[in-house]
Amino acid sequence: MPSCFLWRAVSSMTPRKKLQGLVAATITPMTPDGQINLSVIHQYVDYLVSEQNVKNVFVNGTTGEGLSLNIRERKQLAEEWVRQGKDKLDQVIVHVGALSLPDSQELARHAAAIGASAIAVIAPFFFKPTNKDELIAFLQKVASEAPAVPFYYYHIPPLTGVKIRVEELLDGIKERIPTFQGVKFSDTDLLDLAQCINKNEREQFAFLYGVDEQLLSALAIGADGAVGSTYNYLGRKTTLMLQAFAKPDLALARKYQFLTGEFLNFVIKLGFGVAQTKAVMTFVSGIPMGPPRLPLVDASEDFIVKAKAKLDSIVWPDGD
Ligand SMILES: CC(=O)N[C@H](C=O)[C@@H](O)[C@H](O)[C@H](O)CO
Ligand SMILES: CC(=O)C(=O)O
Repeated sequence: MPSCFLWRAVSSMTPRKKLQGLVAATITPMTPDGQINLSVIHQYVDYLVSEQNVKNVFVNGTTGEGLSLNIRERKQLAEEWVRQGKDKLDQVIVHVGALSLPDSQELARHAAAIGASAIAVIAPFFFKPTNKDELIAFLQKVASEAPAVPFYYYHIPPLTGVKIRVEELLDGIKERIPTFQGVKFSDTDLLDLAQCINKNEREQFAFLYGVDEQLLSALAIGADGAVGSTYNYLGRKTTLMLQAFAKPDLALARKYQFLTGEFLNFVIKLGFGVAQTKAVMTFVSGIPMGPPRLPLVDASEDFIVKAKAKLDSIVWPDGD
């Protein structure tokens, strides 16, 4: 029916639903022998919703070791998150970036077929795009495989080494990628973020910040929300920070940022990455996240003891 086509065309260019609140960058649970462990995702979804008040997830990203998984594993994880999240989560965003364009396209088609809320793609990071046009060309080839699915660029220069500024990338991007919906911005360059937001006053792009320890600064500059690893276990506290910021009660918002920062500052000094995130989530939630996949190696017992003691020692403003 023509009206149905029209609806599809329009829906491909507008957000299905405005993303609200925090997005947890999901961990990929693994068994002790290093296989992905789909069996705990049901429990993981319930934990995020009921204990952390987090209703959006970003699957197979950095925290999910997405680039260390094979295509089959990535599809299985995406399917399980969509299945378990049905009627419980608001949005399941699936990261489909890969070094190989056909792999990335296959994952994009798969994400569309299973009903993911959105897809995201990082810049290829072995052979790298050297300018904005090369990067957009790559992103466009992936996005066009899922023409009805909102698309986010995942900017994470500390890991990809691709430092093309987002502010530049945005120029004309909607013409090239009609599904373009926003950016997951995981960089400390707040001038770049500010320029993006300033440029897009009229447009409906969402800027989701990804450096959890300085989210409050990004909110001040106008970020719409946040995607991060710490919202797995500090989601409730960070939501209280968002509420304080919205009120606005900046003193209270700062207090929350200082305290989450105190924990992160402590663990970063000990050495903090995905392996350590898995360990922290395991002791906080009680859900076994298992070991990371090589080249990452398990967090040490010493790290776990110290991180737990630190987290337990924090006195939160809400008395928890
Ligand atoms: C590099 C990395 O993993 N960044 C995560 C997401 O972008 C963050 O959530 C950090 O884990 C967090 O900000 C702690 O440094
Ligand atoms: C932090 C984040 O968004 C990721 O793990 O991809």
